[in-house]
Amino acid sequence: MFKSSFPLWQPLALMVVLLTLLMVVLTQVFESQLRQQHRERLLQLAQLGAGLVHHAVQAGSEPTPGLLTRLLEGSQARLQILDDSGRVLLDSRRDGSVATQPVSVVPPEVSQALAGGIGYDLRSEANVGRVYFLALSLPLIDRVRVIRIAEPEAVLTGWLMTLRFWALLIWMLGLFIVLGVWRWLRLTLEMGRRDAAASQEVQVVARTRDLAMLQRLGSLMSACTTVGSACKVMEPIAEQLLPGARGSIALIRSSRGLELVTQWGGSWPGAIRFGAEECWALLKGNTHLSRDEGVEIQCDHQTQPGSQLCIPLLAQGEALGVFSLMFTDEGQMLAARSVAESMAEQVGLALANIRLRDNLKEQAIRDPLSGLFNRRHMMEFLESQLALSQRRQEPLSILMLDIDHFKNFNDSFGHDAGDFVILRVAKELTELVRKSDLVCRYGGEEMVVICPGTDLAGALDLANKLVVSVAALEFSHNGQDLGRVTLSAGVSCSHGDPISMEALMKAADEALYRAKRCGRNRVEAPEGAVPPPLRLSTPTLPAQTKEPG
Ligand SMILES: Nc1nc2c(ncn2[C@@H]2O[C@H](COP(=O)(O)OP(=O)(O)OP(=O)(O)O)[C@@H](O)[C@H]2O)c(=O)[nH]1
Repeated sequence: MFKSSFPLWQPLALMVVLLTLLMVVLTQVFESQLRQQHRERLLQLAQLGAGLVHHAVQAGSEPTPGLLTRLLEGSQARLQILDDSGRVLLDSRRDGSVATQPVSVVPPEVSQALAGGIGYDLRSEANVGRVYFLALSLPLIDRVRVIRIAEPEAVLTGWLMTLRFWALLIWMLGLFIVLGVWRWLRLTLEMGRRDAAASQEVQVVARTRDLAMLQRLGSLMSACTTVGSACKVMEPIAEQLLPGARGSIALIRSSRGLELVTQWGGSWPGAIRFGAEECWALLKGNTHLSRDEGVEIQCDHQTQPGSQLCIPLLAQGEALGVFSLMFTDEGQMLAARSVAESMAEQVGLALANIRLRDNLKEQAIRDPLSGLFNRRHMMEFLESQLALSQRRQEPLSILMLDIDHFKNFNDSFGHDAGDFVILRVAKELTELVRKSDLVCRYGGEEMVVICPGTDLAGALDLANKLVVSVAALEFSHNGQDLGRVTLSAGVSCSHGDPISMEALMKAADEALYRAKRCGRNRVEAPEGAVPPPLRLSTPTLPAQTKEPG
């Protein structure tokens, strides 16, 4: 249940108090105005009365009661004309003169008028209640007259009641409006809060779902052993996490720059291959938005205009590639940024793991000096290939190659130069054999090539090609001319017959031994094998090995 945290009753109470105060003040102002008007009206009546007296005196007579009655028509006031001793000479309520008896007590308003021209008083009168009195002195040539007006306060009270009634009505109307506004405000705020809570809940649900998917992506990717499987895992999750976006991943391929390894959400509107300098994310080392804070800077590998987001795939600070997304509008791109960055982080970590695993695997099976496969891997490979060739009844050949007089070479030029020669010969062998062949360093200056699917004739051909090619190489290291080296090669072959790995190796080793014995720089097959061994016409060592300069 939604509970308001905002104390809405406080502004309501404040508004009611303010409204009440306003009404009280306004009523007071209007009341004082009414009283003022009432007094002015009585004063006007008194002045009119004074005018009547004045005219009558000028005409040598006194005003008649009839005149006074006409003057007071429509009002409840009573008008009296008094002499300076307070005796009533004329009264609008009485017909004819009334001034018979002298007055014992002069009313206060009359005393005030005689003293200062005008006087007021408010007092209770028998049978009438509170009466308002106003007296005005009228000095004539030989005497003074006082015009006195009396009016029951009930007249004014009636007006005040009417005023208070209207004030109360307006106050109640105001209160009704205030309550209405308060209720409307409360409902609006509650609705706003409910909407905010609902949209927050939707966001939390979406975020939780995204986090769960990112976690799932992370755990699946950590189990991937190849870039291909990592891409397969990522594509469906990317389509769910970043709906409506087209995406791609390009990885850095050492010398060739970057190459697209996967794309999703439709065909990628960007280059398949590009240089690292064409991507702002790789240049900056962090996320790049094609349009950021109103500034449009597009990556060069982007071939179509649009809202593109590029995030470098980093592992231990090293860039592995770039994760790119293309959106139909900028708002979508900005909203997807944080999820895309989390995804790129997971992908970068997974790719770094795959690379690390590949490196470790490579290190375990490679010889560190020559980069060739090591002896252990060679034996495993030979074992599996031999079993396969026997099952398929296919040939398999082994070439055992040894650099001639390598001890002399080392002695003459040093071990560094010897290492260099081993490395260069390894490269030459690797370049000349088929992709299905395996070149290994068997030990020291001895190398083995395993050729699945190659018969003896083919193996001899290949061995000859290798021996001739190496003999043609001219070595120079650290500015020193090293001359040339030659190889001796022994070849053995299985034609699918049940020969053991050791026997095959031994046969190649014996053939190599024979090649050494027969003068080196040559290829020998096992004894009795056809075709016969070849004698090569390339120069022999160490006669052609140059002495260190
Ligand atoms: N520089 C260098 N020399 C090596 C390496 N492995 C083995 N050698 C050297 O290769 C030489 C092999 O000598 P030997 O087995 O007598 O053979 P060889 O001198 O080549 O003579 P033949 O094989 O009979 O032609 C030794 O002096 C080893 O020290 C290596 O990794 N680097």
